[in-house]
Amino acid sequence: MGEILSFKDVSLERGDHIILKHIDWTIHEKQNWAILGLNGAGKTTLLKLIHGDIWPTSGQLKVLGGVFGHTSIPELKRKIGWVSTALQDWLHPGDLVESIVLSGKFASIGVYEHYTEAEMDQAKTILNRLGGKRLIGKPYRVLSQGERQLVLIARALMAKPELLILDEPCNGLDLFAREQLLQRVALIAAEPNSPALLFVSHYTEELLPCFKNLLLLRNGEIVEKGSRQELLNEATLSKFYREPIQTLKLGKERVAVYPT
Ligand SMILES: Nc1ncnc2c1ncn2[C@@H]1O[C@H](COP(=O)(O)OP(=O)(O)OP(=O)(O)O)[C@@H](O)[C@H]1O
Repeated sequence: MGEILSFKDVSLERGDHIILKHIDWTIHEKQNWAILGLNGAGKTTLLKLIHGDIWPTSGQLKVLGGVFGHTSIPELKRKIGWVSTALQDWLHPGDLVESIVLSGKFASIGVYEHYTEAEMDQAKTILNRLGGKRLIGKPYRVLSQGERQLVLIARALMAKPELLILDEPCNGLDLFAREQLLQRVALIAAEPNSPALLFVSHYTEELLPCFKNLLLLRNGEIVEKGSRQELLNEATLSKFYREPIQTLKLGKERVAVYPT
C-alpha cells in the first residue's frame, strides 16, 4: 500500500522550546486517522508541517510522495484540503455558497478566475452530496456555524484533495449540528474515491468509527498510535491524560471521556 505521509524522527524547535519531539508516524493510502491531544499538545504544529507551512528542524518528512526540501510546496498544498474555523475569517461573507465552494478549485478567496458551467455544476453537486442543497443561493454570512463548516468541507473537496484535514471541525457547533456534521464526514469517508481523512479533535466522542486509526499526542510527543479498538479504552486514555477519567460507551463504537 502507498503512503500518504511519513514522519521519520521529525522534531521541530522554536527558540529553546521543542514543540514536536521525534515524531515517527506513517499514514497509508485508504487510512483515516484521528489525532487527539490536549491544548498545546502540538496538533496544529503537526498539521502545519504536513501542509508545508513550516519545516522540520530535523528528521525526514514525506507528504504525498514529496520529500521536504526536494518538492514544490505550492503543488503539495494543492493536493491537501484543510478545513478549520480559522478559514472562515478569510472568506467574503457576501459571497454565495456555491461561489465559495467553487473557489476551492482555484485555491482562492473569491472567484476571480474564469470558470465553466461544468465547474459550477460540480460545486453544486458536491453541496448536494453533502446534504447542503438548500444552502445554494444563500450568502455565506446568513449561514449557521454548522452550515458554514459544511460549505468549507465542500470547498476543500472541490479541489479533489488526496488528503483532507479536518481541524476541530465541530468547534462552536451545538449537539445536533455537531452530529449532523459528523454524519456528513462519515458519508465522505464511505465514498470509493474518498481522500485520506485526518481529523483533529479534543473529544473522543467525535471520533467516528471511520477513523480506524488514532494518534495520541501529548507535549509534542506521540504517546500512542494505532487502532482505535486498541486505544479507545479507559486504561490507555487515563495513562494518556495523566488524570483519572471515566469512559462511557456510546452505541457500538463511540466513546466519551469525562474527568472523575
Ligand atoms: N512559533 C512558535 N514559537 C514558539 N512556540 C510555539 C510556536 N508555535 C507553537 N508554539 C507552542 O507549541 C505548543 C504547541 O502548539 P500547538 O498550537 O501546535 O498546539 P495544539 O495542540 O494545536 O493546541 P490547541 O488544542 O490549543 O489548539 C504550544 O505550547 C505553543 O505555545
